[in-house]
Amino acid sequence: MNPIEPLLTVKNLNKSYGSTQACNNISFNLYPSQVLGIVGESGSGKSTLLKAIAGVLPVETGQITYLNRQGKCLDFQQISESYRRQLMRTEWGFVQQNPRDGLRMNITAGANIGERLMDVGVRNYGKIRQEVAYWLEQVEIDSRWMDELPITFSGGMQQRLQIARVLVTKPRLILMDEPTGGLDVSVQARLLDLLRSLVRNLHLSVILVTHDIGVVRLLAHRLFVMKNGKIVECGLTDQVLDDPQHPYTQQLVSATLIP
Ligand SMILES: Nc1ncnc2c1ncn2[C@@H]1O[C@H](COP(=O)(O)OP(=O)(O)OP(=O)(O)O)[C@@H](O)[C@H]1O
Repeated sequence: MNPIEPLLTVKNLNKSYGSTQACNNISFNLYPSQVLGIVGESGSGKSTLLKAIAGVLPVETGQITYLNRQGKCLDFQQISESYRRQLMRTEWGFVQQNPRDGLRMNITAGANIGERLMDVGVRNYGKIRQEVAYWLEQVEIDSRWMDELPITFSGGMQQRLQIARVLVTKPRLILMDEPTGGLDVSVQARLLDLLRSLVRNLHLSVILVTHDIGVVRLLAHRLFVMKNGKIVECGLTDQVLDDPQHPYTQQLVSATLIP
């Protein structure tokens, strides 16, 4: 039997801004259906790492390889920009912290989801409406909102709409940057429950960046702790959080225990 191959491999990734080394020699594998949480204080390099993986930021050195739907291993430094963009529309998804960055606010909720389907070649209007209604239902938005502008939605609804927009093309890998940041605590809890069931039911592979230990405890199978651009601790989420070895992780965990 062949061992399971990683979906994504990051090797010795480095990224600096001037003299600030935001990502310092980062290496890891992400396996299919796995949720990898990345935690760390503000400025530890989490968002830079996510953007570098997504190809939004150029990296200085290092290698990112991805096993595509056809089972081909792609070196991200070698693929064309247009193919990278195509992958981002089809096999990958990016859920931004601020849903306004991930949505188009001047077109309807239905069009926000539908245009992603059109991007991948779906042309039948009836089929698009049907898919839009399905994905709105998946993220607990009543389909009567389909023809409304997202600007009229609450923050929690906008975030759920962004998630529906990402999921409609059935991506295999989702990058999430603080998906529950900026939301009220009760809205956060509902969104987390929703994300947890979507991740399980759709067997998604996810890289989840957050500063919130509660979020990773609920969603992530594995956890990295970042400090000053480096991974200082990694392991199974419960193991890392229940028995932190690095003083920085101990500090992060104990800070969340203070009521
Ligand atoms: N565009 C930029 N230009 C210069 N320095 C930057 C830029 N973006 C990030 N940095 C610096 O790189 C380091 C890592 O920042 P990054 O945003 O990746 O951290 P983070 O852990 O995601 O923080 P946050 O949780 O606040 O988003 C920080 O020292 C930050 O000041």
